[in-house]
Amino acid sequence: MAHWGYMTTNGPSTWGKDFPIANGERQSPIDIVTTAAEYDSDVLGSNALSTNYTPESEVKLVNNGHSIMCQITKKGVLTGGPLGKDEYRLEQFHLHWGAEDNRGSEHTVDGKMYASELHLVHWNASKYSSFADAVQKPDGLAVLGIFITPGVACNQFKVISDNCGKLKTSGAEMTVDTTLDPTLLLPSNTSDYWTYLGSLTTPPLFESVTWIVFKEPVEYSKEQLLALRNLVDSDGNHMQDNYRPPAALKQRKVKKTFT
Ligand SMILES: CC[C@H](CNC(=O)c1ccc(S(N)(=O)=O)cc1)c1ccc2[nH]ccc2c1
Ligand SMILES: [Zn+2]
Repeated sequence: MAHWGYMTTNGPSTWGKDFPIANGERQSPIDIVTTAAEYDSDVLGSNALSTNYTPESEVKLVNNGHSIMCQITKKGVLTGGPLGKDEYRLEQFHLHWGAEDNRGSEHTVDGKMYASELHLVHWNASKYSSFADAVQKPDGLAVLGIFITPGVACNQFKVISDNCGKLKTSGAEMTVDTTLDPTLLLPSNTSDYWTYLGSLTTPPLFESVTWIVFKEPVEYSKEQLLALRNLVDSDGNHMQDNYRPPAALKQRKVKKTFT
């Protein structure tokens, strides 16, 4: 099996061959049609979404061939909102981006694509014993989606963007001796978001993700975005346009926490 990727020969339009769930009922990403999203006060009212992350004392970065990923070692928890009382543990975060600022996010908002999208990946530690155990369960994972737009530099992201040059090739790993607080990667407004039931956006495309996509984008500088585009993927090409285009909404409703 030719390894999946984002080129014409192995990109999203070919994934259905090896991963038939690509045409499933709850695939991600989606285009968020803001007027069709349903305001759901109890998602907001009863228990607001809450994060309780412990800052990483060192930063473990991996170029996994299709993104740059930061492996989390501390016990960070996400709960509330659509997750109810279940506690989801932060496992890793990674990004998707374009070759240019006009594209790169996976979710779109009324057809608008952002320059990049940051994903904080969590697994349901209230119900399952590990990420690997949770990754195929319908309520196994929760991913926070944060839109990235060009602007001022994001200080907390510097530890990643400043080290992309040392993670050029696929499989490269490094540990940076500095702290990182995942809370500081979130937008200032974490009350306003869309949420829906979806999937992993890369093979194996498991339909196990409760998506929470924040309305407010976060700014990264041009240099920080350029650093991502200089990474090299598992085929030795520049790692760019590593985003899956929106999948069909099918019988799903998107909920929103704001009017
Ligand atoms: C099953 C897939 C998984 C590797 N992939 C992921 O973890 C992953 C996570 C988030 C997203 S996104 N873009 O939707 O946020 C996409 C993929 C994976 C692969 C091999 C494994 N062996 C043991 C556990 C395990 C997990
Ligand atoms: Zn992702």
